[in-house]
Amino acid sequence: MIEFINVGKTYPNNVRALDNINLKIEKGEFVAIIGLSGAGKSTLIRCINRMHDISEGELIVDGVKVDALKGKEIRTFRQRIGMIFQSFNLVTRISVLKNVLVSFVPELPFWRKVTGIFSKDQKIRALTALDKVGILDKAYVRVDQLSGGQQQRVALARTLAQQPDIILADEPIASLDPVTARQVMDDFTRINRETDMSIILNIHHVEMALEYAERIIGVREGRVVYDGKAEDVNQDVLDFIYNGKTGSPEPDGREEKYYV
Ligand SMILES: Nc1ncnc2c1ncn2[C@@H]1O[C@H](COP(=O)(O)OP(=O)(O)OP(=O)(O)O)[C@@H](O)[C@H]1O
Repeated sequence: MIEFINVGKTYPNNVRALDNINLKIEKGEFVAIIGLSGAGKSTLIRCINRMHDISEGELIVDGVKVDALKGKEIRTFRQRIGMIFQSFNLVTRISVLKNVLVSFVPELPFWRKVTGIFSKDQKIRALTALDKVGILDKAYVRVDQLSGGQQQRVALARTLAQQPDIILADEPIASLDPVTARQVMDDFTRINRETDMSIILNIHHVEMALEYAERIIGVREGRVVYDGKAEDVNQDVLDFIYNGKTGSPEPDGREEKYYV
């Protein structure tokens, strides 16, 4: 379980990116974080694997107090959390298979990763992960010969091979066309169902978020302003997340509705 307790984050330039976040995300959940650009979605996701430090509060992942980890503990902890980026973060001039194998040796220097000798078991795990995302036939192709969608699937396979408990995805479909984006979202859904890994992604495509995720967390100005089932998100909720107001005021004249 991931638990945020009164978490705040202020960047060194004094931007208050997260303010008093309280959240619990259970194992196996599929959660989409939505909100305007600059709302704090990326910061929220990146605090979970300590890419960013929180400024106050507590962040606990499967019993580990993330904000208290130091040095090597952080690297060991990160092995349990897969991260997918909009820009794929692959080494494009080596093969698909090597990119996936790299997930087994995150601490080696780059040259050792590229020339590294891997065990049969590691190769089988990497090939199995490629099969899971439907690109086993590309295993020996150089990454720079693949389309954007295929590259994102390599990134997903690399994360899967790592066998994490949680997958964080920061705008995973932002640079993909609608058809490919859907294939990648289908991959996330299948992985979530088959493996019980938690999937937490932040996403600008609201309709995709509502279609694929079970739970929606709406963030505005660093605060969680909606937290509920995707099927309960209507236009009022979206207006509230994105504009801070709803189209239909409460009967007592209040403009704002509170969803959390
Ligand atoms: N490294 C940083 N240093 C200083 N300020 C930052 C940093 N990263 C983000 N911010 C600021 O923190 C706030 C939240 O940013 P964040 O990237 O988390 O938002 P977001 O909702 O993910 O936006 P987008 O959808 O555009 O990616 C913004 O005001 C942003 O300018």
